[in-house]
Amino acid sequence: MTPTVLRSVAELRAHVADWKAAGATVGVVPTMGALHDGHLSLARRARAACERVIVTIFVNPRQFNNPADLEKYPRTEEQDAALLAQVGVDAIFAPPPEEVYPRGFATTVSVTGVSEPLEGAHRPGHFDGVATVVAKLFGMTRADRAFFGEKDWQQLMVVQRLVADLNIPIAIEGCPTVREPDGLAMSSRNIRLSAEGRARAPALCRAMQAAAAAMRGGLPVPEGLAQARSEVLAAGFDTVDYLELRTADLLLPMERLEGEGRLLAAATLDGVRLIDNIPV
Ligand SMILES: Nc1ncnc2c1ncn2[C@@H]1O[C@H](COP(=O)(O)OP(=O)(O)OP(=O)(O)O)[C@@H](O)[C@H]1O
Ligand SMILES: CC(C)(CO)[C@@H](O)C(=O)[O-]
Ligand code: BAL
Repeated sequence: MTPTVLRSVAELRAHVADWKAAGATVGVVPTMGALHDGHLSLARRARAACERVIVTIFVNPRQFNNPADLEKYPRTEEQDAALLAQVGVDAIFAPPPEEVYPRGFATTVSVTGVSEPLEGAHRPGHFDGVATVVAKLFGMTRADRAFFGEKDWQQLMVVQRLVADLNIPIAIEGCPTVREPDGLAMSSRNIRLSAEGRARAPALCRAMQAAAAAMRGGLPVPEGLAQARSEVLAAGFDTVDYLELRTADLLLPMERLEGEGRLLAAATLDGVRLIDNIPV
């Protein structure tokens, strides 16, 4: 089935109104396109859980703190549509920026606390952009359920906070990170790695796995983190923005392993910034 491509909020609303009038449950998968198997796993989850599925493709300018990153962000809409047809999604909502942010747009949704460390500290304004567009996508689609990847763990925590705080009637489902056979977390930005960079990239998740195992075995947390950081740099990464153990839900610093922890990292290789996280 070929998904219907919707460009305007009015068209989207009309489709959703018909579906809801027929009693269908609606799922939404927000993306920025350049789809890979990670995104498709979310679309499949949505397909299995909901009667109608919308995948949104919108490279949201408000969440890019770095103009070069926005400029270079891969855009592959035709290929994306073909992949989504295979999954059998009902509609693709791919609006132009002026449809999402028309003249006079003046609102920012800002989640404090959980959005502040890690990505928030390294990409100023990023989560305001994410929270604003996600709140809008939820309002525009009126979806019953939304599907997000655990690969962007902090984003998932921010979105959960957002819907709880604003009483948005939508269920948020986190879906496991899909990895390449060598362990690298799939990401649209991976295609910007050189062949050599691509070969080195799995060192990030390997160092994280090794540190998690060592800390579970009793190595003090600061030593485990320092060890992982040196391994990542030794593997040829240029910088490590952060590599930290945090509480899984509130993302508070964790000095020792007790309760549910999350090891989260961002590091740059070949000028490409990669992120990853695992439970500890
Ligand atoms: N490897 C993955 N496994 C599971 N979900 C993923 C994966 N990669 C991305 N997602 C999820 O897909 C959704 C859309 O993400 P996005 O379009 O930013 O893709 P991306 O590959 O993360 O790109 P980026 O290069 O911006 O990190 C988010 O909910 C994200 O967490
Ligand atoms: C959720 C999202 C689609 C909002 O633009 C984006 O941050 C992403 O792709 O993860
Ligand atoms: N994957 C989260 C979106 C971003 O990197 O801007």
